[in-house]
Amino acid sequence: MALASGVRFAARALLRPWALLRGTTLGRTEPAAGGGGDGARRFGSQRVLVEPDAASGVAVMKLRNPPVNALSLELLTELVISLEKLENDKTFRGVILTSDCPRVFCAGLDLTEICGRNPAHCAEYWKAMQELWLRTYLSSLVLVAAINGACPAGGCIIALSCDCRVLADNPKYRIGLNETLLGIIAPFWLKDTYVNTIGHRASEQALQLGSLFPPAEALQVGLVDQVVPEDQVQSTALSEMARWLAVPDHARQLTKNMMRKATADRLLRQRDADTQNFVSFVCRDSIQKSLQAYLEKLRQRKG
Ligand SMILES: CCCCC/C=C\C/C=C\C/C=C/C(=O)SCCNC(=O)CCNC(=O)[C@H](O)C(C)(C)COP(=O)(O)OP(=O)(O)OC[C@H]1O[C@@H](n2cnc3c(N)ncnc32)[C@H](O)[C@@H]1OP(=O)(O)O
Repeated sequence: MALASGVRFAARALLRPWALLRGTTLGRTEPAAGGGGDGARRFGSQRVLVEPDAASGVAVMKLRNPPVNALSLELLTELVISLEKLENDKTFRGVILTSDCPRVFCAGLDLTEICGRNPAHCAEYWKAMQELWLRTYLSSLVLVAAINGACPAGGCIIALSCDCRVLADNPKYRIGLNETLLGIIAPFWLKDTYVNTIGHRASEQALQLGSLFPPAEALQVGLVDQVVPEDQVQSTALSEMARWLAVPDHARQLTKNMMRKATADRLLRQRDADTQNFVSFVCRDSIQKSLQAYLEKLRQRKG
């Protein structure tokens, strides 16, 4: 499914060389764990490990930005590049998105990217977040989220952008858009994605309360599609992938586009305004104070 040329252009303009080169091994391949035949060679970058299996047409894409897969500018950029590489390789039809960090799928925005940062950096950062959402939400590939850890806020939006979600049955692995608890709010396109998944009333309540759902409640509200024992998340994600890949790609892609285009177009039509809204909102003194306090609280938790 071709993204609007504007998005492709934005992606290329965004993917500045330094972001690609800083500590990454983009393009370098290494044998996947356990060897394997042709097409089993890993590739990716420092923060995203891609384990492709050409025989099945399925790749596993692991977030590897310890300790909590916070969405740094580099991680956002590398995720977009890795996804684009798989989309451009017609060998692949599906991607399982999971975490290489223990206990956490993705901790959401890297708050150090917006706390104490200048407006220009916040704008660049938010464009990268928009780009990742557009890439995943509109992807021609089948995306299955194998959620093997905590999945708050920005992590939840990545999972929601996938076609389906499998969550490990661990009460510590909570999922949801908890922005209000940090004193911020989810932008309209996160709200739209939530509403498209769990409905308006459930979203209205969960967004205002900043609800983080434990697995049983996440399943009940429809935020995830399956809850399984932790050691069955990856195998269940593979089985779910097989179910989706049994459908002819073209018909599935056209249907996905029919379901999601209006939501994505709403952001595409006002992408600059959304960026300006984000920057003016997060750069307010009151919001900066709130985010700094939240980060401090996180850091003290270990004390
Ligand atoms: C109208 C205009 C719209 C305006 C829009 C404004 C903003 C955008 C809105 C929405 C988009 C998305 C927003 C977000 O994603 S905000 C971030 C939300 N994330 C969270 O609330 C999660 C916070 N983290 C945790 O709860 C826990 O860390 C964890 C994920 C449950 C893991 O717990 P664990 O005990 O395993 O680890 P620690 O807590 O000890 O953390 C280890 C280490 O990482 C640091 N850290 C954790 N999370 C983040 C983060 N999100 N960003 C940066 N750093 C993070 C933590 O401080 C520790 O650091 P240390 O230095 O102490 O090792």
